[in-house]
Amino acid sequence: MNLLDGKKCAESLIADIAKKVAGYVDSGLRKPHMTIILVGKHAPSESYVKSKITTSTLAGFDSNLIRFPETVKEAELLAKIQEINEDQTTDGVIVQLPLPKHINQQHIINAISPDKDIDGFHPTNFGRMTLGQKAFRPATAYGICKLLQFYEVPIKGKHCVVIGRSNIVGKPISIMLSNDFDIGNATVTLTHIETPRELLLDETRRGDIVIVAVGIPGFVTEDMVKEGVVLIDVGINRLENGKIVGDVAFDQVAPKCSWITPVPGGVGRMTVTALMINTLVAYQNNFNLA
Ligand SMILES: Nc1nc(=O)c2c([nH]1)NC[C@@H]1CN(c3ccc(C(=O)N[C@@H](CCC(=O)O)C(=O)O)cc3)C=[N+]21
Repeated sequence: MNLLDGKKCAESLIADIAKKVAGYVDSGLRKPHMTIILVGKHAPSESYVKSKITTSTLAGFDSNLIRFPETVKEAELLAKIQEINEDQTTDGVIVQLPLPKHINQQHIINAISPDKDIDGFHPTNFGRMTLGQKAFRPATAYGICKLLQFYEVPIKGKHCVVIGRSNIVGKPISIMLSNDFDIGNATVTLTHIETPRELLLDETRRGDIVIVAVGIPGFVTEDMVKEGVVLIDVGINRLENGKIVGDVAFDQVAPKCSWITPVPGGVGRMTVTALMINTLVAYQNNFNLA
């Protein structure tokens, strides 16, 4: 069993970014700048945002955090996004999800300029990603690809089984791995909540690579995967005792895996890293730097 160490990979990729940024700053340019919008007080979001800000500093970026109360009106958020879209001193914007129920998430995402959409959630970027055009790719899916690449895990020709069809993870990673460019060329099965249990098991038991993003602790058990599987655990579940676990029963499943991601220290770290890669690209686009 080998660990797909998201912390180690992240540190290496962030160091590469920091080196490039230092070069740009030496040549007289301003630093890349990331803006985060956070609505309300949601404990996990506070922790994710902290992680993004800390990492952006390590990458050599400037950042600012804009907070709104839980009761903010959709129109106020839209106005702020418009202002950021037009602000030449910021390269990328993240509206931390989830948003309160009274706000239409899609309205907010659609309002972000595709050029500043470092989350890769805007329909323009999602469409471009799907079609194989230049695009900001959804950060978690992109981070998983970067992690597999870093450890030189073969993807081409493999059977990949994705569990969960969310717009932010399951759907984009399925598309990216099945595409005929980048890291793709896998054969992908996308399973979800309506997949009958027997069919799910048939698929996961023969999958070379299994990616799980369902948000249920212990969802993937030892009997569900084959010997030598590559297992990517996207889950982040907070137990009552405060411990963070993924969607995989790690202790029983890990011995069967050729590669497995830990939680924490796996995909979560790579999500943040992918956001930094996207921010750097947004900045390079702004200044016409190759
Ligand atoms: N607009 C938007 N963009 C996002 O990228 C976004 C979002 N909304 N909403 C929630 C998810 C989740 N997410 C994570 C960020 C950091 C860690 C992370 O740093 N995890 C560490 C530590 C986890 C901890 O200790 O809390 C780890 O897994 O090792 C994980 C997950 C970004 N998301």
